[in-house]
Amino acid sequence: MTALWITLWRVQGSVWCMAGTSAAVIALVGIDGSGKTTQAVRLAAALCAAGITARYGPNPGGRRFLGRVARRLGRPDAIALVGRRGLLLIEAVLRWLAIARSLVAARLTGRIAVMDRYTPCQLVSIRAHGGGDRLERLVRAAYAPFPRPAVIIFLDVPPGLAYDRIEQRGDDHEDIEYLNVSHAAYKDVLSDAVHVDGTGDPDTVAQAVWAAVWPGIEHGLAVDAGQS
Ligand SMILES: Cc1cn([C@H]2C[C@H](O)[C@@H](COP(=O)(O)OP(=O)(O)O)O2)c(=O)[nH]c1=O
Repeated sequence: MTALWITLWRVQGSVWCMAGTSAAVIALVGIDGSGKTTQAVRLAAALCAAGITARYGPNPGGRRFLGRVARRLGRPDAIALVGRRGLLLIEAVLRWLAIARSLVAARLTGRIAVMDRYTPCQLVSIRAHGGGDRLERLVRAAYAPFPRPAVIIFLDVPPGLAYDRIEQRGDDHEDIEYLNVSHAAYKDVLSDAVHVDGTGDPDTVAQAVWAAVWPGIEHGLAVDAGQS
């Protein structure tokens, strides 16, 4: 237990160190099935191909994993195991650790962090699952040290299309009502995101993501080279 607290304290220290820096973070957010993972992996690869070292960071909240654990323990789902608020709290902690790990790893290797989900995703999850204002305030405070991304891309996909994609993916399931509420919550939570239409084929969407990201990267490179 002591070792766990020491580890958390060290990670927290590293994240606080990054908060005041211009750590290059690009975040892709959106409802499940919007294409975040597909596009974040592609973006990291495209940046590397352009000679910009980038690191893909998956930032899951562990909901699927906890669902599997619950079923192994004979419960229908994770909520039946730990309760709705308990699950939101566990998810918030797991995602905090995942984001911190991705940021620290990118920082240590001098890479741009391409984040598959970021802090807004946890706020949306709390709203969509009815976690309440107190939990939202707690999560906002706990996630505040994370650096503001250079670009946040909101992959905008109608909930019905996202639902069909999730069903085709076949490794999980989401209710259409949950996707509808999440979609509305993202629009409410995000103030400075670049909205990218995620309904096209993956190549078209990847081009739109690149067009949204590249000007900021070019500007950052020029600043680093002292040309602006
Ligand atoms: C990006 C994209 C994904 N997909 C498929 C791939 C996946 O099986 C599924 C969901 O994509 P995925 O990238 O897993 O979405 P998220 O990380 O947001 O949950 O949809 C399409 O059919 N078309 C697309 O344009």
